Amino acid sequence: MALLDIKNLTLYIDTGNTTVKALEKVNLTLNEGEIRALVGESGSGKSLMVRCIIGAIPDYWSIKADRITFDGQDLLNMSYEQRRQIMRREIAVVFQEPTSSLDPSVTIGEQLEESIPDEFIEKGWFWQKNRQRRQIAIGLIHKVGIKNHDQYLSSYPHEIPKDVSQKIMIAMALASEPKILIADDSTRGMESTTKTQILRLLVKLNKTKNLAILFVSHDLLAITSIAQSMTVLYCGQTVESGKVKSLLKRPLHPYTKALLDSAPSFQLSLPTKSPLVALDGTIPTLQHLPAGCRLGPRCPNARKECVQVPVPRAIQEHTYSCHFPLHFPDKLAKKSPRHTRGLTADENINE
Ligand SMILES: Nc1ncnc2c1ncn2[C@@H]1O[C@H](COP(=O)(O)OP(=O)(O)OP(=O)(O)O)[C@@H](O)[C@H]1O
Repeated sequence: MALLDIKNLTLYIDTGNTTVKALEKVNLTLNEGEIRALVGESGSGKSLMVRCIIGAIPDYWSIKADRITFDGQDLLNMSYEQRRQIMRREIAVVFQEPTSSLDPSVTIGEQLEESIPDEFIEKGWFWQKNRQRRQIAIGLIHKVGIKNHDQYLSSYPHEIPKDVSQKIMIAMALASEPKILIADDSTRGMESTTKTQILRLLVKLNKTKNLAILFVSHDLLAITSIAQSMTVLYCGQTVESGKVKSLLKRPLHPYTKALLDSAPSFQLSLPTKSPLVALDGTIPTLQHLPAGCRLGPRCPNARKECVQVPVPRAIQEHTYSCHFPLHFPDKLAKKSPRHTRGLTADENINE
């Protein structure tokens, strides 16, 4: 059973004049101990997905889904208090901008100690409890690779470098010993040495703590260096999902192919100075969403059938949503070839 299982999630947002489907029938699974990347260009809906998972959406937005479960528990229909408990203990998030997530008026040590759940502190006098909190905080800070804890625990957020802030955010996220860590574009804008350190830390936590990680990013190089599987989003729709190796070797959706083709690191055979391939146009805004497959207006393979939303199909562990997938002769693609299968309404798209 998947630790996090999202099936056909649709998010409705009121844009003033009308209500739009900002996410449409999105599927995502995250298994225990897995690192899965959620990838897509800016505006594809990655952060909205994170907000739906953690329940941070305003009352005037609405969600419909066949299921959203964490460890078998139905996140959609549980009480506010139960959901809060899960968010407090089981699912932790590290956001993109560490400095804006930390309180500028409180020292790092105090903030770190505050993030340790009361249940982890043994009964005793208040000074004993304070000492325990400090010891746990020091342990956490060592766990994320910061050795000189004295220097940082007494500092304020503006006094420490950005990479250390990001590690502190990860330490705070680990304080409750969660089962899932969501890293929402947490390496964006970092220079490469710092980025490598954070990526190494995530892999280490995944290996040593069996921590499942949802790595949200559009940095394909970072994704391929740490994730085992990936889900590709375009404009609020899941276009393809599967093992990273399989998607890199044989992308079936034209968007995934375009995404890979646009990254220089994956174009080693390209002669020097030749232009990189990119799709024409830009991702549409929520007010101008095309009908059917939302890649339609930009897709080199689009035909009239693409005004209908494609049904997700699977070849072994690789799923895709496209009427005319790559590597399939046209006739076969249209007729749902024998070696692919449509996914039934209840079926888990498990990689
Ligand atoms: N609070 C909001 N109100 C209305 N529309 C929103 C809101 N937040 C995001 N959107 C819209 O939803 C779409 C998806 O946005 P989202 O931030 O999830 O993209 P993203 O993939 O995370 O992009 P980035 O990589 O730049 O963070 C965009 O068209 C965006 O304009």
